Amino acid sequence: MNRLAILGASGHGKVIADAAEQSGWGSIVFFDDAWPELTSNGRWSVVGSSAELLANLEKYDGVVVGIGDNRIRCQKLQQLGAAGANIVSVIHPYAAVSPYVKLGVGSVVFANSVINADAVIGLGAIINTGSVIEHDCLLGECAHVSPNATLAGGAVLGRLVWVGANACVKQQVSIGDEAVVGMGSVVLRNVIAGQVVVGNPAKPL
Ligand SMILES: CC(=O)SCCNC(=O)CCNC(=O)[C@H](O)C(C)(C)COP(=O)(O)OP(=O)(O)OC[C@H]1O[C@@H](n2cnc3c(N)ncnc32)[C@H](O)[C@@H]1OP(=O)(O)O
Repeated sequence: MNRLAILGASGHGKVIADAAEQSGWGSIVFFDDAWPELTSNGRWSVVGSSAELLANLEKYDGVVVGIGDNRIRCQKLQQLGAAGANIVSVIHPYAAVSPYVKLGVGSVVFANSVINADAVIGLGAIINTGSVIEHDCLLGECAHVSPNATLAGGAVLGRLVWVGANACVKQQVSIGDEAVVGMGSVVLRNVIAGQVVVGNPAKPL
């Protein structure tokens, strides 16, 4: 039976577990530093802390990080990669991912999302439920595109960018590293690194 370990027993982790189960992983367990007090995440068991995972990597065919915070997810992926973990991506069977997409390892792609041809997704990205990543988009490492957000063709997200639920980014627009786009925003112009923008049209908060 193929065995998947998920670091981070969060709600986000639960959605990864569900997608992983539906895409064929046979055994799925969580690791979280709240163990041993925390013993389950939904229907899945929490079996150890991050230290236990690092000490037992050879027992798992794949490892993925279920932490929504972009910066922490990135740090954990780097730590696991350096320790020799086989970091995998999880793609829900109802996601539509073009074969002409480059998907970075450790990314998760949830139900009803679409990633179109020639998009390039950095490692550890979250392509959340129902989001649309149009053709030729470029996403830096550990970016998060929240539920139902849309990136029009050729949009560029830097590393650690968070695009909130139901936001839209115009074609060819660039969003700098670590910037945040608030829920429901309509981004028409480039956003500089670290900036938080909200509204329609999106303006700095
Ligand atoms: C599966 C999942 O759940 S994935 C997660 C999905 N979640 C999201 O997409 C959430 C994205 N986060 C947001 O949109 C947040 O509101 C942020 C990051 C933009 C701002 O958060 P905070 O810094 O905590 O802002 P805060 O709530 O204090 O609001 C500050 C002001 O901005 C306004 N504001 C906050 N978010 C938005 C928004 N999305 N659009 C318009 N205005 C907004 C508030 O009304 C408030 O205005 P006021 O000062 O006039 O009262």
